Formats: sequence, structure tokens, C-alpha cells
Amino acid sequence: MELPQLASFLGVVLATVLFLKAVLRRRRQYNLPPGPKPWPIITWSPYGAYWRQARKMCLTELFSAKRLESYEYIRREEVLALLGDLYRGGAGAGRVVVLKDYLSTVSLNVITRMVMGKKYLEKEVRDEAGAVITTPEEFKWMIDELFLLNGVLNIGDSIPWLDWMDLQGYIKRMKKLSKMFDRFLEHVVDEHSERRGHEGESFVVKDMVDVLLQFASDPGLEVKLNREGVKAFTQDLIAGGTESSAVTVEWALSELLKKPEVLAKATEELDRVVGRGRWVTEKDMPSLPYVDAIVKETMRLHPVAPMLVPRLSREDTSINGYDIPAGTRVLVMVWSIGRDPELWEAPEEFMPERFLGSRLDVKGQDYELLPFGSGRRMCPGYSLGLKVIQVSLANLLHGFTWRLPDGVELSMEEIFGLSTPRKFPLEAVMEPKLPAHLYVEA
Ligand code: HEM
Repeated sequence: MELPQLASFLGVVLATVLFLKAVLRRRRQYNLPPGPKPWPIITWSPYGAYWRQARKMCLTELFSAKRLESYEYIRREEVLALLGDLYRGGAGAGRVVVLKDYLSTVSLNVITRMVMGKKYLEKEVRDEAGAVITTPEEFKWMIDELFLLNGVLNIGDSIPWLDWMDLQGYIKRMKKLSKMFDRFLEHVVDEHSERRGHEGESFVVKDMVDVLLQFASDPGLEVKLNREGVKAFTQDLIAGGTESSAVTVEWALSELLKKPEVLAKATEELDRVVGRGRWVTEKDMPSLPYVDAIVKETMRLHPVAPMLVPRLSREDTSINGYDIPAGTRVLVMVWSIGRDPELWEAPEEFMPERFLGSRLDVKGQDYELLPFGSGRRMCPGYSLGLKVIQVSLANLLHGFTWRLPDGVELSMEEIFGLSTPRKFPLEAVMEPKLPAHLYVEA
């Protein structure tokens, strides 16, 4: 295999499972390349004590099964708010609904409540002196910009001698956003620290920033977590958790609108298992294998991250006979693997049935299907992400009938970057099908 010279570093793209297994299993031989300079986040921090500790904090505290369970009420309240908002906002009146904004609001509210203890899309945030820290519009703009900039390929990172020119303007935008986000996060950390101070002995941890501040005050930590670390971690949690679920649910609904027979089977399962007298809960999910198969099939065809976070080979090595010199960037193409005809029958077809009775899962063990990555860089928020996707999708299918607006031919074009959202937002006509009081109470 001839290794391509990608700009000023050597790169190799892996799009077959055989090579992929070799890299993701040989974990010690691969690190991460440095990320864009003004962007201090965990996703780009190299393997080492800081990253190891951050990872441990995620597994044992932030995303532990117990903590996720304790936030179930937040997910339930926000999904119910979505259903009520859709009902009041046009569903049922034959109006065309643009789903993306509704879906983004649910995931953003779930994440900000779990991470920072409140929603930021409802009213202005002010400091103690009354000065405006951020408005709902500005906060939404910051989140969209954060998601976009986390996913861009900055030419200057690949061709360092062009870096100073900032040809695409990304560095300027990152600096502006960093400044605005920092002001916001300073306020969040101050507010949380004050509550800790006031409540003293009776202080109870409520959200993930509280957990991070507890870590920050722990003198026994291997690497001290300072204020900057708490802010960077908080930013990472918001960036990782917000858009990914909304993008996946939007793709699932798009596929279902193209395949009425699949939509009908999902509806039949929901009617049989849940019945028309109530909403779907997370506890129902193990009894809804067809809805689960729809989620997997959506993630096979439309993985939010078509390429995993790049790995960097730490030493000269070889993969199945091909030499990989130290310092090579290894790019794993999850998108191509999900559509590989050698692995999947009729790979371009949306067929949830392929997952019924199958052992294939999205938990990083099956290299054919890696929407959350694999190995030690695997997404720490995968369980939360899955819960939000499953319960939002199940309720949207349970609560409404769905059709495309008259005369619309649905485009399935995607924006192909470091993430793959729909190119054109999904528009649909929905009619409520459960008793009216359920929507009113939602
Ligand atoms: C649909 C939902 C989600 C998808 C599809 C997704 C996907 C991914 C992928 C593909 C990676 C890179 C894995 C690798 O290279 O092996 C990743 C990393 C990461 N994700 Fe997620 N994610 C989702 C939800 C979340 C949530 C809810 C959070 C947090 C609240 C989160 C936080 C992170 C973080 C911090 C990393 C970096 C981990 C590291 O480098 O050690 N993600 N995610």
C-alpha cells in the first residue's frame, strides 16, 4: 500500500474492517494528533495522564449508570415538552413542520440541564450586577458555532506554513467563540461555586459541573483539575452531546418517510407494546426491538461522525503487512464501512430487519458498526446519546402520523464533513393520534 502524502503529514485512510481491527485493538501504538491550537478540549487531548483521568471521571462519575438513571426525569420532561410543543405549534392543523429546530431544542435542553443544571434557551442570563451574560439567541448561536467549528478541517493544521494566513477564517471564528463561551462558562462556574459555598455541609451535587468542581477540590487527583479544566470539560460535554442526537433522529424520520412499510411496522409494534393510552418511556425500550433496529440502521447509513477522531501512530508499525511509519495519521472511515457491499446485503437499502435477531450492536465491539467509535477513545456519552435518540424517536412515531408535504420529493443529500447532517432540513406534516389530553398535559 502506497501511503499518501497528505499535506505536511503522512496519512492513511482505513475503510475496511480488517485494517480497522488492527488499529483499534493495538491501542498502545496509536495516539491522537494535536487539535487546533485555541481549542482546549478533551476530544483532542493526546493520550496521557490528563486524558486518562478525564476518561475515568466520565466512566465512574459523569456517565455512570446510576447518574444517567438519576437524570431520567430530565429526559422525560424534555421529550414531553417536545411533543406538547409540536402539538401546539402546528401538528394537527395540517401545517408543515420543520423538525430540526424542535429536535435540537430537546437535546440542548437535556444536555444543559444535566451538565449545568438549567436551560439557557428560555431567558437571558444575567450576572449579580444585572449585566447580560448571554441571551437565548446568542446561546443558540454559540452552540451552533461550537458544533460547526468542532467539525471543520482547518488547512493550517495540515499545512503549518499556511497557518498564519487562516485562509478559511476558522481560527478567527474560534477565537471569537472561545472568548464568548469563556465569559459564559466563567459565570456558570461562579454560580456553582457560590452555591457550594453557601450550602456548606448540606451541599448536594445536582449536575455535572458540581461533580467537576468536586474533582477540582480533590487534592488526591493525579493531575490537578483547575478552573480552566472544569470549563474545557463542560464545553466538551455540551459540544459532544447536543447536535448528535438531533441529527440522528432527523435522519431516522427521513428514512421512514421514504419507507411507509417500515414506518407502519414501527407503529404496529408501539401500539402492541405501549398501547394508545400513554407515552413511551425508557423502560419500554427493551420491549421495542423494531424501533431499536431502526435506530441501528439509521446509524449504519448516517453515522453522525463519518470518520472517527484521527489516530496518530506512535511508533513504526505494520498493519496486515503494510508498513505504517511513526507519525502517520490514521483516519477510520465509519461511513464507508457501513455501506461496504462485502459486509452488508443491499447496503444502500434502509432495512431495519437486518438487525432483528442479530448480535450486532453499536457499543464498539462490532467493527462493522461504529457510530460511537471504539477502543479507548470511544464516545463516553454513547449510552446517554442512545437513550435520547431512542425515546425521542419512539414517542414521535407513537404520537403522530407522518407524511411529506404535498408534492415534495424528499432529498437525502447530506453535508459531508466531519459530521453528516441533512443538507436540507426535514419538513413534514404530522397528525396527532393519541387522546388529546396526553398532548395538553405534556
Ligand atoms: C448520537 C449521539 C452521539 C454520537 C453518534 C457520538 C459519536 C462520537 C464519536 C464517533 C466519537 C469519537 C470516537 C472514536 O474516535 O473512537 C465521540 C467522542 C466523544 N463524545 Fe460522543 N457521540 C454522541 C453523544 C455524546 C454525548 C451525549 C456526549 C456528552 C454529553 C459525548 C461526548 C463525547 C466526548 C467527550 C468524546 C471524546 C472522547 C475522547 O476523546 O476520549 N458524545 N462521540
